[in-house]
Parts: sequence; C-alpha cells; structure tokens
Amino acid sequence: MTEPVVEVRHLRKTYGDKVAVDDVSFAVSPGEIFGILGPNGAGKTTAVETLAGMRRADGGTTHVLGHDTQKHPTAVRDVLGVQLQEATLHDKITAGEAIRLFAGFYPAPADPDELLALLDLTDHADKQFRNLSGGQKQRLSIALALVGNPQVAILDELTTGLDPQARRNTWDLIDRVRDTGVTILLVTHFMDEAERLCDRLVVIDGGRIVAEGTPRGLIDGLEGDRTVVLRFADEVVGAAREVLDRLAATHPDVTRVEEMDGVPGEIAVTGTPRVLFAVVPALAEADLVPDDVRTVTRTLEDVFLAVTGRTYVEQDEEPALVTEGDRS
Ligand SMILES: Nc1ncnc2c1ncn2[C@@H]1O[C@H](COP(=O)(O)OP(=O)(O)OP(=O)(O)O)[C@@H](O)[C@H]1O
Repeated sequence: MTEPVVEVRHLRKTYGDKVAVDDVSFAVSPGEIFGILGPNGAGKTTAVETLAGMRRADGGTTHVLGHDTQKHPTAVRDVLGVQLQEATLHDKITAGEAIRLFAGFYPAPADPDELLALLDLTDHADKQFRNLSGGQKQRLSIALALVGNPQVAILDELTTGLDPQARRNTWDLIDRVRDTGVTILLVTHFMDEAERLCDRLVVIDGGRIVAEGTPRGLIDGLEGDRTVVLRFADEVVGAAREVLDRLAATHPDVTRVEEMDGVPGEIAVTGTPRVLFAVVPALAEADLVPDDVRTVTRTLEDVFLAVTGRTYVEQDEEPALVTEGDRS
C-alpha cells in the first residue's frame, strides 16, 4: 500500500468549552482530490488549519508527507500549499506582482508565467487586485497556494461567492491542478462540488465524521426510496393520477404519489427500487403515455439526510478573497 500523503488520527480541537473537531481520522493517498464536506460551523476549517500546523490540537496526531505537523509545523512549509477562506492583498498589487512576490518566499517556486497560464490569469497579470473579478481573485488565491510548488494543497471554500459559470470553470481548473501531480484536500460546504470533484471524502457534522467513502459509493449505499417523475398532457393527467393513486393503495412497491409543485402535469411516484416495474405496466394497461419520464437522482444531500436526519442547507457567503478596500 502507498503511504498516505496526509494522515489525521483521532484529531480533537476545542475552543474553550466548544468542541470544534471531535475524534476525526482520515488518510489521503497521493494524487487524490480528498474532500472535507459539511455545513457551516462543522469544524472543517479548524481541522485543516490544525492539520497544516497553524493551530495546536488538543488530541490526536496530524502528519503531512510523514512530517508531524503538530511537533514540527514549519517542516511542511515548502511542501504544503494553503488557500484559506479569507486572504487579504493590497488593492494596488497586480496579479503578476503578487505571484512573483510570493514565489520569492520559496526555495523552488513554480514558474510565475506557467502558473498564470494554468489559472487562466495571463491576460489579467497586470490588473490591480482591486480590479479583478470575484472569479479572478479566487483563481489568484489558488495560484498563491500553488506558487511554492507544493506536493499537497489545501483549498478551503474555493468557490464560495462565485457565480455558477465561474464555479464550473474553477472545478475544471482543479482537475488541471491535480493532473500536474498535486494531492488536493478540498474543504467545501457545497454538496455538488464535492460530488463533482472528490475521489473520496469525509462528511463532517458537529465536529465528527458522519460518513466516509467515494461520492458514488455513499450515494449507492443509500437504502430506501426511489422516485420516478412522469409528465402527462393536460387531457390525460387526471386519468393518470387515478391509475397511480390506485397503484399506491394496492401495490407493495409503490408508497406515495404526489403532484409536483408548480409543474403542471408532473406526477412523482415514490416506492422501492422496483417502483418503475409497477408504474410502467399499470400505465400501459390504461394506455396512458407520459410525455416525459425521469428518475430523481439521489445526491450527497440524501446521504447527509440519511446519516444526520437533517436536511442540508447550503449558505453562500462573502467572496473568499477580499481587498483591503472591500473590508471597510
Ligand atoms: N477562533 C475560534 N474561537 C472560538 N470558536 C471558534 C473559532 N473558530 C471556529 N470556532 C467555532 O468552532 C466551530 C467550527 O468552526 P469551523 O470554522 O472550523 O467550521 P467550518 O466547518 O469550517 O465552517 P465555516 O465554513 O463556516 O468556516 C464553529 O462552531 C465555530 O463557531
């Protein structure tokens, strides 16, 4: 087995009486994008800041590339790149200047021009920080985390505050960064982001790990209901509803039939994984042909609901990188 690049064992971190991280363990293999997913306040940032040697743990061990980051926090300075939730740069520094300045802090930095190209910033290299868009600032913050040529990068809430297109572009970029050989620890409260990017992940809630695995494995491991949504033309929707209601009352694989809110003609049928086998013959018998059929895709949100009993609420926040001017 390959040695893990990051290894966290029984990590515990408190702030006074507040237990922010409680018995958290995970290991990250070389070249992985490993996710730490959870709602706001779950303890994600505390866990990675402690792992990076920026905070003292109250218990447990943290290693990066074999270095004990609690005992020797500076040992990983040149191999670990950290992009934290909020960083401040001077309004007037340009993107190119910032990258070259930070490159000077490292013994074997990345080539600033290559980094600008990797992060689609070449055309914005001469723009002052205050004039960069949210997405460009975000990409610059990732570039600054990568400028030391790290083997491991921690990216914390990297798409918070970005519009959907900028988020998707950032996801493509993270794939590109991983393709250069960097192992990535991705902290996020966005379920879709974790599902799209992570090879494996832990879900944290209230400081504890509540689920761990690949996104697909966690979703496929969910027991229980499947939902099929059917859309019917106006003239047949009433008849279809009757057939499906009868099915719910009589068929063991069908538990619920509901009209979808705000979508005329759409009916959702919920039941066991065999629900489709019940629905199709019943509609065929009545010669009721739906205009559209889709299954409701299960996501990590369903995993969160299954393990915590709570619905996951995503809250977007301020852009992650702010100028000094923005702070006033
Ligand atoms: N410096 C601090 N002093 C006291 N409590 C803190 C401190 N930093 C974080 N906390 C508390 O510890 C808990 C975990 O916070 P943390 O920031 O690690 O969570 P998170 O999952 O990263 O959430 P977010 O994405 O909102 O930052 C929260 O209840 C938070 O209020």
